[in-house]
Order: sequence, then structure tokens, then C-alpha cells
Amino acid sequence: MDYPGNLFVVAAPSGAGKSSLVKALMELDKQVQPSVSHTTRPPRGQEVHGREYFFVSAEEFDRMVLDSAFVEWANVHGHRYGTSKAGIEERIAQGADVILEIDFQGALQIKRIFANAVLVFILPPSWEELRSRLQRRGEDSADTIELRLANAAEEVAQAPNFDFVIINELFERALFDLKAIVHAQRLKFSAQRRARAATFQALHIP
Ligand SMILES: Nc1nc2c(ncn2[C@@H]2O[C@H](COP(=O)(O)OP(=O)(O)O)[C@@H](O)[C@H]2O)c(=O)[nH]1
Ligand SMILES: Nc1ncnc2c1ncn2[C@@H]1O[C@H](COP(=O)(O)OP(=O)(O)O)[C@@H](O)[C@H]1O
Repeated sequence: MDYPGNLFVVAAPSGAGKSSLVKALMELDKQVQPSVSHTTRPPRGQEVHGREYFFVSAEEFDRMVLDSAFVEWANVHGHRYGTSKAGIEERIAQGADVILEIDFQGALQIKRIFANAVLVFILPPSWEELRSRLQRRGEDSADTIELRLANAAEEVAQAPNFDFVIINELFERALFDLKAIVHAQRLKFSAQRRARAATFQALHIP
């Protein structure tokens, strides 16, 4: 299905900086809207229900799975996370660009469903820096940080399956790269849509 809006998917190991980059991108580019996922993880300090996530019980998540409410969902670091169909399909159908901050399993599921989705993987500059960012963020217990670091190797191994990889060393540089990717892909897709429409018109295909 070809929608007028575009889907961008950003994945990264925990602490690499994806939430900070996506938030900064949306401040610079008002055409990009967030997809708010549902999760069974409890909220962190400043997180607000409906802003970072919809925080739901395991039972509610089960119900949504049974109702086929998710376009994709996955188990990540011991909790379940899912992207609701309602959250994205209507908006890309109306021409908005939607950005999903999800794990690699979800990203690859999205690419199977929406072949035009643009997958971006964010890498930290080193393992040491990843650990110190998680510690500096100060939102997770030591055990949670260790679990996230232990899972990071498997996640990083998926980077080659993505369309673009950004190393988030200097924040402003990484933000520039993300902005450039979104801008270039948007131009490419809109040129393709125009070319397709012109071809259909020339061939009198309704
Ligand atoms: N598959 C999938 N992954 C998600 C979704 N929402 C968030 N995630 C991922 O779940 C992982 C944990 O997210 P979170 O608990 O917010 O921790 P953070 O990555 O340290 O900020 C991250 O890799 C997120 O990208 C979703 O809807 N689907
Ligand atoms: N380029 C960077 N240099 C230094 N610190 C960064 C950089 N990018 C993000 N951070 C910090 O690292 C921590 C983790 O970033 P966050 O966006 O929460 O990561 P993620 O969403 O990938 O888990 C935050 O405290 C954030 O301010």
C-alpha cells in the first residue's frame, strides 16, 4: 500500500541516544510526528502516560494482541512493547511523516509490512560511552543497566540490516545526519510519487 506520508524507524541499544535525537529532530522538523508505543514497562521518573508511552498492564497488552491492535510488537529487556495500528496508519494515510522509536525486531517487522519505511540505526561511539550514558541518565537500576548492556551486543549486530547507520558521538553532528536522512528520503519518495502519478496519467491508468 502506498501512503502519501512516510515512515521513519529509529533503533539503537539502550543509552545510545535515540530518544534525545528523535526529540531534537521533531523540534527542528514539525512535519515529523512521533508514534507513541504501548508498553508493560513501568514509567521512569519524568515519563507521562500518552507522551513517552501508553503504560498498560500485561492483561491490557494481551487484549490488544488478541484484538490485532498492533502493527508489530516485541519482548525487549523483559517487557513488551508494541506499535498500535491506530497510531500510524491513519496519519501516514493523511500525509504525515511518522517516526517510530522501536527495537530492531520491531523495525524489521515494520519493513516487511511497509517496504518504503526508512530504517536508521544509532550506534554509540564505544561500549564505555554507552555504559556511562546509561549511568549518567540516572533512570535505571544497576541491574537494569547490566541487562541492557548485555542485550546491546545482539542489537548492534543488526545494524547492517538497516538502511542507514549513524554514530552518535557528537550530538549535533548525529542530529544533522538524522535530519539530512529524513529530508533526503522525503524528497526521494515525493519525487517517486509524482513520477508514478505522471506515468499513470500518461498511460490513462485510473
Ligand atoms: N518492537 C518495539 N520496540 C519498542 C517499542 N517501543 C519501544 N521499543 C524499544 O524498547 C526498548 C526499550 O525502550 P525503553 O524502555 O524506553 O528504554 P531506552 O531504550 O533505554 O530508552 C528500546 O529498544 C525501544 O526502542 C515498540 O512499540 N515496539
Ligand atoms: N552525543 C551524546 N553525547 C553525550 N551524551 C549523550 C549524547 N546523546 C545522548 N546523550 C545522553 O545519553 C543518555 C541516553 O540518551 P537517550 O536519548 O535516553 O538514549 P536511548 O533513548 O537510546 O536509550 C541521556 O542522558 C542523553 O542526554
